[in-house]
Amino acid sequence: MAGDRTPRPARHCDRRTARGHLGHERIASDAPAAADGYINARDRVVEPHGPVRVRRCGAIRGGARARGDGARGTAVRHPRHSKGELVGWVTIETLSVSYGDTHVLEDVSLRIPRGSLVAVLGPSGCGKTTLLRAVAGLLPVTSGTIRVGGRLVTGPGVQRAPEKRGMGWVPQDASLFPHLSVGENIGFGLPRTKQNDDLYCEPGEASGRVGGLLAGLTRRGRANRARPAAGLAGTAAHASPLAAVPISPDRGRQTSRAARIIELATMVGLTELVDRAPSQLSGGQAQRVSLARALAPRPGLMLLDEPFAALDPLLRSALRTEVAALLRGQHNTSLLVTHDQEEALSLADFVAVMRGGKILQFGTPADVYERPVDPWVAGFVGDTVELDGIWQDGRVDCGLGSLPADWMGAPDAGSAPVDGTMVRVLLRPEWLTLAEPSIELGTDAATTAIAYAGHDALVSFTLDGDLVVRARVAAPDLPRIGDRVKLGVRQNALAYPLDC
Ligand SMILES: Nc1ncnc2c1ncn2[C@@H]1O[C@H](COP(=O)(O)OP(=O)(O)OP(=O)(O)O)[C@@H](O)[C@H]1O
Repeated sequence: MAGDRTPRPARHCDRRTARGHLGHERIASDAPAAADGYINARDRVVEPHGPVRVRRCGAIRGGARARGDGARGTAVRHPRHSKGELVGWVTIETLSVSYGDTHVLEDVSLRIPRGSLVAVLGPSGCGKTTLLRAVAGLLPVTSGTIRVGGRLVTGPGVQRAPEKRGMGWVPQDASLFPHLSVGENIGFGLPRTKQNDDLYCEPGEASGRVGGLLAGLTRRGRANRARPAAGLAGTAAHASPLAAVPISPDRGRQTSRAARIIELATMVGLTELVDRAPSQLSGGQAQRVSLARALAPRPGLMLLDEPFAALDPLLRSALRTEVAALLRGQHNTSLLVTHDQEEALSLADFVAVMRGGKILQFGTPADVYERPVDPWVAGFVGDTVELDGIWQDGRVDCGLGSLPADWMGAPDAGSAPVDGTMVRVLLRPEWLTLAEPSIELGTDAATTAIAYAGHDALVSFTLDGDLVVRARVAAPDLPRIGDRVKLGVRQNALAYPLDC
């Protein structure tokens, strides 16, 4: 009999920060047109968004849709084709990417509905960043297509330049221009007019005047500040080129460039810091600037490459919630890469679980957590209790008794197995319940270990035959070591083929 398994995704390592910089240098040479951030207006993608309300506050401001609406599917309904497939604003079809002889992505297909946040979740080295870079147009692909808003940006004979894809990029390490102020970093991707570089205008829009709060961002205001050493200019190569891609603002809006910078700074809670140098920011503040810089040109797709991974756990948790709310409030379509299952499950509308260059499962957070396609996905997205069992007429006989079960074999492999077939039984630790030992129903167990986590604990119980299972128990209900209990199961077990 198998015991319980609680595999954890590999934690992040320092390699990424260093690789991020190398990546940007490579990106910069791939995308020379993005180096100064300005391209022709005709190359811009018009992505209609509603006006952004400016509020003065200390934290990132998001929209009305609170966390959970999207991810739990209660408020946001994404359109589907008649066959039930999601309608993708970004559609990736059978994408393959290789580095020389190394195949990294194999037949990856993904639909990202408009206005949704999709998380790509997978262990280190599975190809998450490669997928993001391919979508951004920073890598040649071996085969497959990528469409954004119905337009082919990658495909046979087509490789639209990164700066013409209308995408914003938020890297893991912020990658701010060290010689530019916070405000100038935010406005880096916003075009300037010839007459007045403080104005962010579409052709035909009238220019305006700026003053007050915005004065520090005017040409004169900047001239009054100390200029950076000339040698630092080259560090522009470290900033994300996509962050510098100017995309069209809403036509008809006469938004000064400086006003847009203040709007973004306010949105990310940094109004007071627009004149600061990046070196004077905390890690969380730098990431907010990076986010604002990527959002400034109103990209049609935001690409976020583990943007919270370098932050401490408390800040990471707070900032990611704020960022997700902000992206939703702006109705951004976003693709977030992460190896952190909690981040993916708590932020995303949809999660794509990736392993070895393939997407194993795509679904809502609840789908991938409660109905994982195989035990590996189950273990990657959360703690599991795994047992051997025997299938018996819609139930499994296992160490926890006879449990009602759902057959999780591949859909094309036919219906449930014949009675008597050996299966792998899978449960989540929080599906187990505890009761007094005198209760008739349930399985006798002895409490043998407690891994305390404050709000709850993973408690190990030994069953007859020395089988050990772990249950998640709320802190007020914790037994003591040695206590005997009756274990029950509150929802259907999942049964997988042995070779799954
Ligand atoms: N430029 C490159 N040349 C050759 N191999 C590469 C290159 N970049 C990445 N790889 C390899 O491709 C595979 C996927 O890398 P990728 O960075 O996409 O993974 P990842 O899932 O983002 O990992 P991590 O979470 O550690 O960043 C890895 O095995 C990596 O070593």
